[in-house]
Amino acid sequence: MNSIRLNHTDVRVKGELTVPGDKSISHRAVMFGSIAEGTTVISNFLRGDDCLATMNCFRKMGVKIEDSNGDIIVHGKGITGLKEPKDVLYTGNSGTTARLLLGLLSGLPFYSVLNGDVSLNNRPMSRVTDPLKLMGAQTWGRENNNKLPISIQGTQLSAIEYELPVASAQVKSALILAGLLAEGVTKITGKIQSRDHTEKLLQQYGAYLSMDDNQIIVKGGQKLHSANVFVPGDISSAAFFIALGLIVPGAELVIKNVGLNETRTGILDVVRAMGGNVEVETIRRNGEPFGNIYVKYSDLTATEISGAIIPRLIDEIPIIALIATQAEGTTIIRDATELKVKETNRIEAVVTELSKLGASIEATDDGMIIHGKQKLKGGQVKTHGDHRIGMMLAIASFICSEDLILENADCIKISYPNFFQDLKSIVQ
Ligand SMILES: O=C(O)C1=C[C@@H](OP(=O)(O)O)[C@@H](O)[C@H](O)C1
Ligand SMILES: C=C(OP(=O)(O)O)C(=O)O
Repeated sequence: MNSIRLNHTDVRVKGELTVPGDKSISHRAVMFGSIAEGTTVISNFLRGDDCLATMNCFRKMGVKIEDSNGDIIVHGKGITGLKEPKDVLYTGNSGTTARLLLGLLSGLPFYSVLNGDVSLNNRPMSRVTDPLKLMGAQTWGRENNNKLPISIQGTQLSAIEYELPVASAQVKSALILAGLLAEGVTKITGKIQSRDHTEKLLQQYGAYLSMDDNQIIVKGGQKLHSANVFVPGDISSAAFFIALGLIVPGAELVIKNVGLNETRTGILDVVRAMGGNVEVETIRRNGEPFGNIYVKYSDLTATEISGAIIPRLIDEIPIIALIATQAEGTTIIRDATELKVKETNRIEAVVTELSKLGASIEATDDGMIIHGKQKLKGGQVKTHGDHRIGMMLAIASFICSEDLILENADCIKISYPNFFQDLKSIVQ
């Protein structure tokens, strides 16, 4: 798919859809299943490029993983049963794969090399390699251990107490995995308030973690047992349809079986604060909760987004920016410098591409300022190879007065392979 022409003027948006499985949970279900003892069955696994990269890395370390009748079956090797890979482990575009693997591989007794695509090889890794070094890890990477490719000589790690300087679930998870393999008790404090899928899922695989609002404690030398994991729909994918429902006049949508983990639902709080008509019906409350989301077209007003809510909606900021173009008043997003180190610099990409469509939007050092309500006109825009920028722009086409031409839309399959089919299913 090179470039696609989208025109959705005068269409009706109505219906029901189910978004694919959560990306963060899918990665972790395969990783933890691989290092557990016994057979793990994962249903509703996301077959996006990022999670397929994780699956391939574990296959290269000797784990048998089958795709059977819609489920993924992982034949776990036990925590120390992985084998030295004979080839480079290719982590593609996926920060989650690379950073969590750094934590795990540092503590396993073999040599491995991680490499990614052009985007991932530009993203910072020292946020993980620095604390791992304090645990005794041996890693060698470009730019002083900060960039892939990174090679790892696994070794016996020692537990540390570490204060997280950045609210990153990937760093937190890498240290929890390293902590499971380390000698002693690892204590993680500081900015631990980020998505908690690692903590929740590891417990489902039989690990014991002690946690409260201020710290996570992991005892080394624990074994994991296999689990049956149902992966709820990804709220980060549902976000594009929540936006569509809110901004297209007359729209009405039901998005089914969406993950509602509190550490991920910041977008629901934000759109409600903007006056969005969004209702949630919870189906499961324990473990990883999920439910149905009902959205209707709404008159929206601007809001301010900053502070503790940012990690709860970090991946949704591009689509929230589009929603804000359709809200009366000035929306301000602050404290979001992390956006600069995602698949692309998302502050720059959002501002550049939405400006081309006629939005009134400015970049700031740590976020953006969006003036609404603004009509969008259409034009030629780019994904920057970033799946979330691509889907945001595809949704923008519904409120453009002319054609929108989207270049390089192929990257959308990183997190949502059937995005355009699902979109078509609710357009009349
Ligand atoms: O742990 C995870 O699954 C993720 C954590 C977040 O990244 P950071 O840990 O860099 O904040 C998020 O942006 C990414 O899409 C997935
Ligand atoms: C940032 C993302 O993923 P990752 O860090 O795993 O590449 C994302 O999916 O928006």
